[in-house]
Amino acid sequence: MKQVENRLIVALDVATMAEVRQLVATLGDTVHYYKVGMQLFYSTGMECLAYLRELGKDIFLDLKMHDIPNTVAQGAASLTRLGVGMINVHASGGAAMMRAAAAQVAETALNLNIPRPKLIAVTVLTSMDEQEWSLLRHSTAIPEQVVHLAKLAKEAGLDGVVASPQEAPLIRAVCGPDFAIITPGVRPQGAALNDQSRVATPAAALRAGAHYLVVGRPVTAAGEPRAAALAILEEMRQA
Ligand SMILES: O=C(O)c1cc(=O)[nH]c(=O)n1[C@@H]1O[C@H](COP(=O)(O)O)[C@@H](O)[C@H]1O
Repeated sequence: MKQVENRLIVALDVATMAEVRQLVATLGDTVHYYKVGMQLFYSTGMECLAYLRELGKDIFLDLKMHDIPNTVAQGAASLTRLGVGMINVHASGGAAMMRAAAAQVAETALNLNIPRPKLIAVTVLTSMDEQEWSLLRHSTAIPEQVVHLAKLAKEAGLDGVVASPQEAPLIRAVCGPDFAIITPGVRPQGAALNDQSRVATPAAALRAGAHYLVVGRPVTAAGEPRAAALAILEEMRQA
């Protein structure tokens, strides 16, 4: 199992390179793995990837693709060419879409002779609670749907899923020890929930079987981001 430092992914949900530079400099060697999502990538594009790569940081490019199979597969091929460590799609885009994406990622990496990025499926967003879920008129409860989507993702050849820590034990039981479970919705005791619903503490997320913890605002919006990250890492170590 990897060291805890390699299992904490900090979400760089900011809009400018100035904010990125300041946060990454403040966090220094404490954080090895960063998530670049829509807010940052749509505003800074390749510049933020180049910056993080130059510093030797691992990158999860979180663009949550969701479209017809060919469009997502070609999008995934384009993201593979960027040389990041992890990319993702929405599992609700369907099994055919996920299979097409997995095939394109593998083929593109092979042709370019570069490492294949981990291809991950988002199951049910961690912001979703039962009330909001019921408005979508699914006939299954959230945990069952998460496990179902995780099974579909595994069968389609994906490397893992994004889910809440609350569903991690169920996914682990069904998908086995090698299927990656990435959990946002991580909140240290007493931290603001913001828009997250299905949450757990860093220690609980690890004990539940998460491989990677995605943490944004509890670190990036903290008065002292480095101290906040160190406290989370210490809690992970204890767990
Ligand atoms: O795919 C994701 O990373 C993701 C999936 C999910 O279900 N929930 C979720 O919060 N995320 C991302 O994880 C990060 C969580 O950030 P904080 O709520 O600030 O810790 C954000 O960048 C979200 O976009």
